[in-house]
Amino acid sequence: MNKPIIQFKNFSFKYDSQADDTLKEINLEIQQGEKILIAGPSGSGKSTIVRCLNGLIPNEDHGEIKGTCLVNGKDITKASLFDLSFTTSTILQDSDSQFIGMTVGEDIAFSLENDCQPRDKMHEKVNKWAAELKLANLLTQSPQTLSGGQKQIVALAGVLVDESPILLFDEPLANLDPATGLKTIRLIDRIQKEVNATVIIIEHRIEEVLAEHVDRIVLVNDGKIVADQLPNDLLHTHLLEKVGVRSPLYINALEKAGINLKEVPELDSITNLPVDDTIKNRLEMWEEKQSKVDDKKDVQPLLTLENVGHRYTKKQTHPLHNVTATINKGDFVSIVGQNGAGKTTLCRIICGFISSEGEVSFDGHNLSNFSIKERAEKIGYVMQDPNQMISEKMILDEVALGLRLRNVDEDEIKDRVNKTLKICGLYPFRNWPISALSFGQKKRVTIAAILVLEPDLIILDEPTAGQDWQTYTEIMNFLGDLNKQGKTIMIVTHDMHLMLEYTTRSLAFANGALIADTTPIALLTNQDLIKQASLKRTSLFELATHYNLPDPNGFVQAYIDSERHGKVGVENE
Ligand SMILES: Nc1ncnc2c1ncn2[C@@H]1O[C@H](COP(=O)(O)OP(=O)(O)OP(=O)(O)O)[C@@H](O)[C@H]1O
Ligand SMILES: Nc1ncnc2c1ncn2[C@@H]1O[C@H](COP(=O)(O)OP(=O)(O)OP(=O)(O)O)[C@@H](O)[C@H]1O
Repeated sequence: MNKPIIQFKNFSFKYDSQADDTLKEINLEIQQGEKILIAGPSGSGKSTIVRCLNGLIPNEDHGEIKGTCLVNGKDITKASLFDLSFTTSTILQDSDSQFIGMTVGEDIAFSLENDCQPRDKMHEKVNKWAAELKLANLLTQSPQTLSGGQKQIVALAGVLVDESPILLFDEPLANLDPATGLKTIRLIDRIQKEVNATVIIIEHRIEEVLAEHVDRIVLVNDGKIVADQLPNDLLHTHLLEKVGVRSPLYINALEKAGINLKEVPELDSITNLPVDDTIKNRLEMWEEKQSKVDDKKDVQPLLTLENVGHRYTKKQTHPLHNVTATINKGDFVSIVGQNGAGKTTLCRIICGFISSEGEVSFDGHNLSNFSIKERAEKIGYVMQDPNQMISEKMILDEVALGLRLRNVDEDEIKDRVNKTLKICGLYPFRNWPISALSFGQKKRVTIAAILVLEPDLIILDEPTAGQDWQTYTEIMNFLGDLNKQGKTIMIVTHDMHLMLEYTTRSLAFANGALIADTTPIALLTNQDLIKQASLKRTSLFELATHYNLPDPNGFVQAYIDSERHGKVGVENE
């Protein structure tokens, strides 16, 4: 390590539209070549820190600054966005707002064009990164028509191509399928080492980021830095959970089995855990004690798909084809699979937003006879990108909109909206303008706006992407309660733990085809399906394998069952 490339000194920032400071007395030094993970609950100020480093604050987002922030020696209050563009490259959390080019290729080349690089060099670099990130066949497609995960990978290419000394990644994994997420973390690690870049990653998916070495974790809560520690040191505390950030699953499993974390010297990777019989025995004993959850229910069909498919353009090879499946009343289904496999396309078909081959029926009625409004009464859809759903300025009005359109009595609206806002953790913000919310908070507003209508079938496209653990748990428990009351729920997700813990059935997609319709645990025990659908086993499985437990899948199942029972395991101080 040589010299600090980033220095915050007694730094506070207040957005003009806010009454209080969003960042409070930040003191942080980052050395050139360091790799830092910034974690913290939703709305804690993580993206605001990143916006200071890339000059959006104070150049675009105006407000009051106290103290100093130096980026590569430049005071951010004196540097223009252009000045800082040579030092920092950012993947924004909301990759949609980042696209400038008409095609994916133009978009990736944008920063090079800005730096006036010669054309052949530009082509060479774009092609190199497109090949590396498997984007070559998307180069002529418009960025706006990409799937959520494809957009994120294009944004990643745009940052990597630039080769800036500081690389900022604001939730780079949020929309990536599990296998691509892991590859991305490896790629970021490789780039950092190759060019000695300073890398800052903001992520809720801490466990995935820790798959590669991280120098420090900076934990932010309520605008303050509450920890700045080596990952291993931080994982030995309970600080992550205290502020509402999920610690790695395998660590939770060790604790549930009554293992004192203080007696485990290295916790930041499963391979470093001591291979020791006491831990193995504890894990086995704990597994034996868990009782099974019985998911058997009466089966009554609700949504039937027969040979469903869609093609956006004539030239396109089928993004979705020949999907046949029946969703039953009371099902809690996860829709999983590789980026671009057609999951969102399926949701759009069910909601009637796009045409479909084959037939879709709901409760025995052909859905093509229903208007979009009629479908919306039965099927609620929460889109992946909150910005595509929001139409009101104020939070309360956005959540009340659907009820108002249905002429519900204002007193009842107030009750239902407030109840839903509480469940979604938005009640304290109810009178705020939506423009003053963080991305994660905006996403919750769109979930609230659908939940408040209580449709029979609720489809959520990655509802927990970018959410902190506390909100994630609240949202999922709420959906679980709705499901127990008989609502049918379908969730598109890349979160394998969510799939296992909350859903009882999984539809897996790869290359536009439905390749499996089975239980979550059966899906994750089939190596072929895992590979085809770009999935990943959870760290519980790796933990069980590391300790040579006789039935790793049984161990995963026991853990999931114990969480479903809501049992709290043995806790250590
Ligand atoms: N442009 C803005 N104007 C006013 N307030 C804002 C603006 N952007 C963010 N805020 C406020 O600052 C706080 C921190 O937001 P920030 O986006 O930094 O959070 P975050 O930790 O990145 O959250 P998340 O994990 O949900 O993305 C939020 O409470 C939000 O209301
Ligand atoms: N409007 C569109 N025009 C052309 N192609 C599109 C359009 N929307 C989606 N596609 C393409 O259809 C394919 C399936 O996209 P879809 O959004 O359904 O994938 P997905 O499984 O939801 O992916 P992700 O996990 O990344 O969100 C992708 O290759 C995508 O590029």
